[in-house]
Amino acid sequence: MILDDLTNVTKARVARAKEQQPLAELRSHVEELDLTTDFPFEQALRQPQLSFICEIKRASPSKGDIKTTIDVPQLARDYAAAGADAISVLTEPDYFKGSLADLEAVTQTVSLPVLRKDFTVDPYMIYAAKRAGASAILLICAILSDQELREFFALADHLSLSAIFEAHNATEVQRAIAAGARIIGINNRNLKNFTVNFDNAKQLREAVPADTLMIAESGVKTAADIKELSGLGVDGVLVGETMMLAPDPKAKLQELRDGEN
Ligand SMILES: O=C(O)c1ccccc1NCC(=O)[C@H](O)[C@H](O)COP(=O)(O)O
Repeated sequence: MILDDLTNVTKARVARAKEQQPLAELRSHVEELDLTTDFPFEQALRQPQLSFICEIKRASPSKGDIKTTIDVPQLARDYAAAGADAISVLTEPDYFKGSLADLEAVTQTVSLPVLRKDFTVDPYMIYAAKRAGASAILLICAILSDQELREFFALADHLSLSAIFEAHNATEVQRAIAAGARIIGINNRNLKNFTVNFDNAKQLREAVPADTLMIAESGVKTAADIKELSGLGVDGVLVGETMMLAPDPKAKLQELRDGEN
């Protein structure tokens, strides 16, 4: 399955990164940063209206190349001007053609909270996210043990990073809750066959406690999609390909927002 491949290539990449810069060295740089923030990513989700997390994603396993030649700082400015509440950056290089440099380009250009969207399999990646200026990381329940979920979340918290626990089914939602999740992302993309079905978010809505922030991920294309998802009472939506391919991000985001009303 694709998640196994992504996990394996990511572990190998982290091992190579540690040869270039050992964990102790990276950690000491990070510990010099101001680690007290007010979790701006969570704040962006805690507002009465639906929050939009616009994603920078050059390519993906399901779609292949989406838009590989992009001016990342300009796109970040476009998303900010369009009214995005947060930005997600795919940093995985092998399947998504992303990088930490993309993430840094965003955090250095706009003041919006930024999610490092990657296949977190090692604490090293959490330190690297913090050093690059991220406000949040992704913890995918399907690739992490219960102990890893708890340990990685504790580290993220220590570094003042929010964590999105990504779940695809009720068991994963329960595991996220047991690990203390404050944000749960329901991915509507089936990672075995890449089909997208909002029924996933619908069926799991009740399983997510009212005091836990919930994000619906993947497959958002139209105002009608937003109407359907906002009707579930989700706090935020993560929109990738649609925003990447929009000739006018501001007009597209407005069109989507209109679906909420
Ligand atoms: O997008 C994929 O093909 C994919 C495949 C395997 C694991 C993760 C994948 N995508 C990561 C994401 O979660 C999406 O980029 C994100 O939810 C936005 O999705 P979309 O709006 O459909 O681009």
